[in-house]
Amino acid sequence: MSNNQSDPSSTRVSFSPSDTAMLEALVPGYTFISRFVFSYLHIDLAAYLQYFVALALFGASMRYLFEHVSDNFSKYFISTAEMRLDDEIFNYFMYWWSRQPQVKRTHRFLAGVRTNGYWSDEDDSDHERSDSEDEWEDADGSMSTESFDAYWTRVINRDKYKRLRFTPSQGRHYFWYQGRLLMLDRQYEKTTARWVLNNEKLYLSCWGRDPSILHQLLSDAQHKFVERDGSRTIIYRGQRCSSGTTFSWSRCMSRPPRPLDTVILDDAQKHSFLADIETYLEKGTAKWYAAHGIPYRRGYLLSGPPGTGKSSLCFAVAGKLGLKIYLLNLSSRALDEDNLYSLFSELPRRCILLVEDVDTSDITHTRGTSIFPKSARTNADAFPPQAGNGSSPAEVDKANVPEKPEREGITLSSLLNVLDGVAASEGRILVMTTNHPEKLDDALLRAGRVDMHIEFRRAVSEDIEKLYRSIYSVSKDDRTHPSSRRGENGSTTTMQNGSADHPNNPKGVEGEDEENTDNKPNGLRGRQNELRSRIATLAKEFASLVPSGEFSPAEIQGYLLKHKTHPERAIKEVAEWVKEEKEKKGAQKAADNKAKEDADSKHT
Ligand SMILES: Nc1ncnc2c1ncn2[C@@H]1O[C@H](COP(=O)(O)OP(=O)(O)OP(=O)(O)O)[C@@H](O)[C@H]1O
Repeated sequence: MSNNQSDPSSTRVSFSPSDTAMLEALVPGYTFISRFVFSYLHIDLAAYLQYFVALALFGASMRYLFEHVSDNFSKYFISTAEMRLDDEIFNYFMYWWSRQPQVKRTHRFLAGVRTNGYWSDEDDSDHERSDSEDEWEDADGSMSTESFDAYWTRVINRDKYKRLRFTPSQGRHYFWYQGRLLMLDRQYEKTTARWVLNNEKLYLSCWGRDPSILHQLLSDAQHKFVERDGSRTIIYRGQRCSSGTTFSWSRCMSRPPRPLDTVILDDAQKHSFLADIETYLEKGTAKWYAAHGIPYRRGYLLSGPPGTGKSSLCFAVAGKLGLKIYLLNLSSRALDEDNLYSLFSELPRRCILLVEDVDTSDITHTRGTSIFPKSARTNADAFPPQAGNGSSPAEVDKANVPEKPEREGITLSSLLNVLDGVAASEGRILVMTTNHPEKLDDALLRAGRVDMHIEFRRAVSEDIEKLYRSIYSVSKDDRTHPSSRRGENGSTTTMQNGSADHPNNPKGVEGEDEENTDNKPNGLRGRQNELRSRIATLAKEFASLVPSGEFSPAEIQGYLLKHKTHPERAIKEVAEWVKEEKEKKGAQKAADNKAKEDADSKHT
């Protein structure tokens, strides 16, 4: 740069072309701006260049200094907890936050109808709201006399308005907790992955190097969140993390526990399944396994036609024992061996890992003769021991396993390793369900991976009777059963279009005190017994009309639900239903056979 003028304000400073090019590179548009300023304001920017440079340098060094000082200050004088979106603690905190009074006062917030934009966890408070408002009781505990129309208008109007949720907006928020000033910083990270909606983090900070107040707050948030769940069964799903590359368990829903006696199955099978799990979870069992050098794991296979109660049993047992369910979909193409390992390693010590319809993942298919002959085994608890050829079962299994994956995703080899390999996780309960046990590879089913097999059946007469009773019986606590409401004049009423043929109306005693009526011949208990015996008689009649072993419990339940307030009509119309269903099944079978024949003839 050359400056041949002594008075910068009066004369133009000239630059060599290389100087101008350099300035243009540093400050794009410099030439244009300087010409513009010179022609309109008669100020030559070049004359002030040294001041601008000095100012820029000063600004940059001040910024650097500030960042350096603030980094060090944060490092030494501020404690911070980081929470990631794909960790459950994020949910704990957001739930806690949404219940704090400061939320109402904050002027920068994210408004939405979900607690956050990523999880699909249902909003339990909406469930609570809907459960309490859907009650068929009035506030004083008496049966509601509200008509269906009035009830439905109220519910529909309420459901139009999703509950508004307010969470802290991006950036910093200051709030008080137990007399201490804390700071929350919500940050979004940019991601290019299509499947990641947002990748956010929360930073919770307090002054000082002692983070105990943060621990306390987070533990408080966890307690509140867990208390809200009560006895509900929590279900997690293995899915891609917010980072988009790894998998982790995300809470996807919670459900009220299903009573075990609502699952209709051979009692011996049901109780041996439950007893086996209880023994496995018993105090001292883990030590016993360790002392005997046996990996502490247990696996179950539930097999049977669709709709026979496999998932229901698993769900009911989880509810009874308060276990969480972890759902794994083996068919996911994005799931690779590393992800599978990390999912298994993240499993808590006591939980049910549920792999539904394990036969639908082609990696589990048999590569040779299956241990299941064409007709599936019946109620076998244990599986045949492996051939004693001197090789360990694992070695025998691996010998047959193809090394190269033929598809994206996991291979059978990696699945076998996570289930039962050296690095496999301990303490979990594996439950696999299938409609086709004969399709599964023997290696997957050997003892150690599957320790008990329960075969579900289509409903036999005894099951059909139980299903009928379970639909029409009203338990002592079941005050919400729509069929048990009583009209204003004391007559039995049903849902809006129902008839009065429901025999089960133990609550037809509005105004009567249960205590006082119990001992009277016509008291509540007397009438309940009478109704129960009537239902039992009808159940027998119903069971005699439905062919044993032909329909799944789900099919029968579906039919009964169509007549849920008309037990007698269910009996009257069942013969017609059976006929129609048989015809439908016959037509379906004929179509399947034809499709198979066509496919065979194309091959040959
Ligand atoms: N044994 C049973 N006892 C009580 N209810 C049953 C039974 N079997 C099926 N149901 C009812 O049928 C529906 C489907 O049951 P479920 O999902 O447990 O069947 P599944 O055997 O797991 O079916 P799939 O093989 O198709 O997954 C549920 O509503 C459940 O209540």
